[in-house]
Amino acid sequence: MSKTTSGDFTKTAGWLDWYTGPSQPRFQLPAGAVDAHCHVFGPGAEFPYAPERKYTPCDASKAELFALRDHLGFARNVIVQATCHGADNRAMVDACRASGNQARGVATVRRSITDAQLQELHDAGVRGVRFNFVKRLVDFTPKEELMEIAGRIAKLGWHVVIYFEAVDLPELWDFFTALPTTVVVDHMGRPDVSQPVDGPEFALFLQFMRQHPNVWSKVSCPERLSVTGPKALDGEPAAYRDVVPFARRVVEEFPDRVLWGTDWPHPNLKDHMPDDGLLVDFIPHIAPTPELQRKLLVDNPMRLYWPEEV
Ligand SMILES: O=C(O)c1cc(C(=O)O)oc(=O)c1
Repeated sequence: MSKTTSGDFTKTAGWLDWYTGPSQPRFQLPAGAVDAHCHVFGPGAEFPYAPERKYTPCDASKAELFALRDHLGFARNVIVQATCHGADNRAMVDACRASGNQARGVATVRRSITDAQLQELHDAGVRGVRFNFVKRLVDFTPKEELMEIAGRIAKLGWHVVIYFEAVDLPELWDFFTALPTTVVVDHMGRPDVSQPVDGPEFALFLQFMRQHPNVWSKVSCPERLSVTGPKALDGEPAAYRDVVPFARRVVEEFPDRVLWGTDWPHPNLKDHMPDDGLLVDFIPHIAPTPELQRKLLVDNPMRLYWPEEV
């Protein structure tokens, strides 16, 4: 049955709902594993979607996120502000507050935010801001405004999460490398995985990480990056094989600067919705040893989001 969008909202035409009844992963996550990239959507009746949004999703509540966390075997979440909520962080903040210190947040803020409001976000568990350069998701924000925000949040010990397409990295390079904080790249900077892993496009991304020790990467979203699959559906134990060489290269070269997340509820997928249990089974293909798995899923996210517990 199709999922709903509550309140005065209608889902974007062709919207794919998140997968109901995900399988039990075969891969057992290490104790204390963090799902370091996921979202909540609304519910729209309680937390309305932003007027400037580029899509209207089905609702995906905090209760549903926490149920998925428990089912898959994660201990904690990092909830990233989704663009359909603009700079209205209430749904994400509400989820962080309700988590009992088991969730941290990454917010979207405008330069008009006050220091008191930043402190309020911090108290709720927010530890980063997201700068989005994917044109189908957001309108352009001037770089000087973003740099001003980065300077302010640096003082709180927060980091900047950046989302961009691989083809745009050359143009954004100078801005990214001038950021004064830890910088976390969403989804490996969206490589075109039909190109060779040793090709010039991915080489530039690896060089970006190599030259800048403050840059981290989420090795997430194979379901979004894959061209040839196979899909994480119908019990497939080795899904998205075309993405594996890219993610594995990043994990093996930068084991202390990688994060992994489900990306649930997977906004804007066009082809299929993955079974999140099978998505977890992708992890040992890109982080083949227990040590790499522990760094990716526990040590790294804990150092970035719960440093007081490390
Ligand atoms: O590629 C996307 O469509 C996408 C969108 C969002 C968002 O709308 O925030 O977040 C993601 O991580 C990925």
